[in-house]
Amino acid sequence: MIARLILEDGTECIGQGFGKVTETYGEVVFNTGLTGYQEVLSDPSYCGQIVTMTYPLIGNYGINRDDFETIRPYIHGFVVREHCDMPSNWRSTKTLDELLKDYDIPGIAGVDTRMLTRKLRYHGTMKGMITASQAPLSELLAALNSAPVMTDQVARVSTKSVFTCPGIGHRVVVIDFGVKHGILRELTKRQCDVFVVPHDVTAAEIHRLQPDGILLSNGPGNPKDVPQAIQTIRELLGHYPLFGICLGHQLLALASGADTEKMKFGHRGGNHPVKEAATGRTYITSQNHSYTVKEDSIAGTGLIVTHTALNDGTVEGISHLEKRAFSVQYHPEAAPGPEDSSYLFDQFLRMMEQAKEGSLHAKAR
Ligand SMILES: NC(=O)CC[C@H](N)C(=O)O
Repeated sequence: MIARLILEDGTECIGQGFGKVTETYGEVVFNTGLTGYQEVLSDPSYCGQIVTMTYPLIGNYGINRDDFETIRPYIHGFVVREHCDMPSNWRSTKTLDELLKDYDIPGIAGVDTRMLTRKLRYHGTMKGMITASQAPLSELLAALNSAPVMTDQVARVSTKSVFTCPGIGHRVVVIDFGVKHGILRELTKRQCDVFVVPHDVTAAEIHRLQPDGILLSNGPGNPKDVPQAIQTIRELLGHYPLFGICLGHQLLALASGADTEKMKFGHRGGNHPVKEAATGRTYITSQNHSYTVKEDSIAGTGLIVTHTALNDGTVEGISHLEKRAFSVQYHPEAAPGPEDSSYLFDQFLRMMEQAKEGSLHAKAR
C-alpha cells in the first residue's frame, strides 16, 4: 500500500505503508541509534511523535518478548529507509510489521531518511502526518496545520493506579510520568522495594508510603504541561532523596525555580557524549529529549550543573547544593544504549543510605 508522509512545510515523501496505515499526526523527530528500534518504539516518551530512524535497515532482528520499555507502544508513526520483514534472531517472536499492526501504528518505508533528517536539523522538528489518502497535498496540509497540538501525553501513558515491584531494600516511590521498564529493572536489580504511582499523586499520598527515596521518571511532552507535578516535587524536595531522569530532570529543575525550553531538534540516539564536571570524564549516553534546562536560569536556585552535552553544550545533569536531589537529562538505564551511566542508580542508593544514617543520628541526639 502506498503511504504518504507530509511535513508542515509542504515536504512530501511517498513510500510503502506497513503496520496499520491509518491517518496520524505527530511531531516528526529523528533517532540516530543503529539498533534498539524495539525500545524506541515502546518508550512512552515518544507519545505523540512520528519517529524516523536514520539507520537505513530496520526490523532485521524482529521483535522479542524481553526488550519492551512499556506494555504498549505510544508513538504515532514510524519512518524507515528500508523495512526488513524477514527477521533473523533467536529471540524474535514477531516482525516489526506485526507489532505495528497489533497497535494500529502506521509505518512508512522507502523514505529518503537522510534528506528528512537534514531537513529536520535545518528547520527544527516539524508537525507531520502519515496517511494513505490520495487527496491533494494542499487539502492534507490544511488538515495537518489545523490539527491540535497534544498536551496530555503524560496522563495518557502514566499508570492509573499504584503497582509494586517488591524488594527487600530501600523503598523507592517512582512517580510515573511514562516510566521505562529499564528504570524499574535497574532499581529491582539493586533489591529496591518499588512503588510506582500515578503522575498526579499528591505529596500527602507519598508521605503515607514512607519512602526512602523518590525517582522522578522520564515521560513525553513539555514539562510545563504538568504543573501539578512541579508543585508536588516542590513539596517533596528536601524531605526525601530525589533522583530525576529526563522529564523527571526537567521537572526537578522547574520545581527548584529554574526554567526549560524547547530545543531545535533535540537529542535522540545511543551515542551522545556527556561530560561530568566533577571528574572531567566523558560518558557515552542514550538520549531522547526535545526540551532542555536553560543554563542561565540555574543561578540562585540552589542547583549546579553536573553534566554537559559535548555536542552542543546544553545541560545534561544537575544537582542540588543543599537538598538531596540530582537528575540527568539522559538515560542511565541504557535501554537501548551504553551502560556507562548505571553508576547513577548506585549514587541514588548511597544518597538514600546517607539520608537514613542522617536521620538515625538526628534521633540519637
Ligand atoms: N525521555 C524523556 O523523558 C523526554 C522528556 C521530554 N518529554 C522531552 O522531550 O524533552
